[in-house]
Amino acid sequence: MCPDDQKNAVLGLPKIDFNALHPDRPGCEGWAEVRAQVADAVRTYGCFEAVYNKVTPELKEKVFGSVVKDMFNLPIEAKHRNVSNKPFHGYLGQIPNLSYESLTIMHPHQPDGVKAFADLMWPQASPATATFCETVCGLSKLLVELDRMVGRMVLESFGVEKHYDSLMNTNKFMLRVSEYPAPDKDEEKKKLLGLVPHHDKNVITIVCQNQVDGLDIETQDGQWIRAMPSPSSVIIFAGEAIRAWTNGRTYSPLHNVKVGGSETRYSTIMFSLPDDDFVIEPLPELVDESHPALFRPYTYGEFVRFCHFEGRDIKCPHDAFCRIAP
Ligand SMILES: O=C(O)CCC(=O)C(=O)O
Ligand SMILES: [Fe+2]
Repeated sequence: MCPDDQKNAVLGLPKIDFNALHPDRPGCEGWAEVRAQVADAVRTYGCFEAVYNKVTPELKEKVFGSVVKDMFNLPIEAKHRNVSNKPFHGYLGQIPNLSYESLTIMHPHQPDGVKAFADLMWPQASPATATFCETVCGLSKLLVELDRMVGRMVLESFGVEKHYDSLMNTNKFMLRVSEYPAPDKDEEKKKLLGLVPHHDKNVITIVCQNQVDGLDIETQDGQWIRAMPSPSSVIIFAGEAIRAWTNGRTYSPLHNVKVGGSETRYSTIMFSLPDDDFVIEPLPELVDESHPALFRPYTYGEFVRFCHFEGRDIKCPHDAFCRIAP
């Protein structure tokens, strides 16, 4: 970190530069230094800002200047075709008191995944849909690169990298594309949230936004930090699955989105997700007499259903669901 970034880290989120690393060469020059920063950030904040210049201003302009606008300009009937039988997948919108809409694309880093979404939204294929697919897939591949580097670094930092293939390489990817319209005067008065406070249930989440801030993150001592990523950086969260695997040694912060000002906020959020029947439990290497297991084993799918139903209004559904030790 340069001195300025260190200063920012005191006032805001840690800022970690991934530019020197090669995603296919774990252990390359610079890796250990970045890993130490990632380890520190996920233990302390549960999230950080990652600088990755491959996410160029041109790519972001294509994504936020045209791709997302094409998605949200679709008629509501088309958006309603983005359905899923799984909670938190598919189209979300028209939620009372939330000025928020979002659509989800499964396997967005694979040409077939993004094409399946595009075919559903725009049944008449056109050159514009080909550009859409290329752009979404291009961004998604970069976010998946970051996801895999961070996942590996977290496991390495706890000396449990032998679990990388079973815990990280088996995950699916889902891209949520969200629109948070600028509030009109009435809404402003009511101080509407764009997205309610929540913890991410999954493994790793990577948020890429247009240059309209609004994501707020709670620190362990109860202060709220506004994420203000630079044009070539993204915000990365460690989710509850990582907190469970590391037996509570990492943090998964509460966060929400508040929109103000006069510009609409757009974000793309890449989630890495275990399969529904995947059993999540503290890794045996991180449980011993002085660190008893904090969480009981659970399947990812049953936890997600709990969050959607019984755990809906609970501040920390993960602990309500599976915590066994104080
Ligand atoms: O849009 C954002 O910045 C974050 C959204 C988020 O936290 C989520 O969808 O889980
Ligand atoms: Fe989130």
